[in-house]
Amino acid sequence: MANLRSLIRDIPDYPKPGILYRDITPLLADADALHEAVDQMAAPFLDAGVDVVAAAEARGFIFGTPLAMRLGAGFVPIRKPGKLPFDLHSFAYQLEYGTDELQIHVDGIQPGQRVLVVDDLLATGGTVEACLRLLEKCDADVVGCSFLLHLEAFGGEARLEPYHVHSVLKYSGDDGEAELSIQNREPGPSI
Ligand SMILES: O=P(O)(O)OC[C@H]1O[C@H](OP(=O)(O)OP(=O)(O)O)[C@H](O)[C@@H]1O
Ligand SMILES: Nc1ncnc2[nH]cnc12
Repeated sequence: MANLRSLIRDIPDYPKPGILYRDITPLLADADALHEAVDQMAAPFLDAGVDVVAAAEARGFIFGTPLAMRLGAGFVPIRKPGKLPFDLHSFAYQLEYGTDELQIHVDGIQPGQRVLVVDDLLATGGTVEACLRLLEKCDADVVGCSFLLHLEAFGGEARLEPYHVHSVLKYSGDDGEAELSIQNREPGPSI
């Protein structure tokens, strides 16, 4: 079995000083590890009757679509403003400096459909909390949230209550590094 943790590369001070960036690209490039990651993200939800996987761009898309296929579900994209062409639900949320916004098509989810939210990483929880608020506007039946990485030091799981949160790899933050979420950055170039 692939050692997933060994394929997460730590990059100190990226994208700015003080941030410890958890780089998933070595794992993505390894065929066995990618397969294993998708299997482990899907495992608790195999019998959950998931109709649709929803995920936010960009890294959420990497795992959202293969998870949907693994679960026999459809895929619905959640995107930044200006990217979806039809009628929209929008949710603006606070970053440390400024705001961000996510959107979903109003007909992306039918009321009562069972939805799994997927992302590569949970830090402050701001991104997936925004996804959950959008799914609530669609009257979705959210079965849970699945992540590859959970940076526990940011307390993001509390923002996702009462939903079921599953993560494959947990980072406790006790490695002594001053870990910061890149969500807590000043607005700047997209990374
Ligand atoms: O729990 P949070 O504090 O919200 O942080 C996690 C989010 O941060 C990253 O996305 P980012 O906004 O950097 O965009 P990207 O997927 O386009 O790289 C990551 O892919 C998660 O979506
Ligand atoms: N420390 C971090 N590494 C990689 N992606 C992130 N998204 C939010 N915080 C992050």
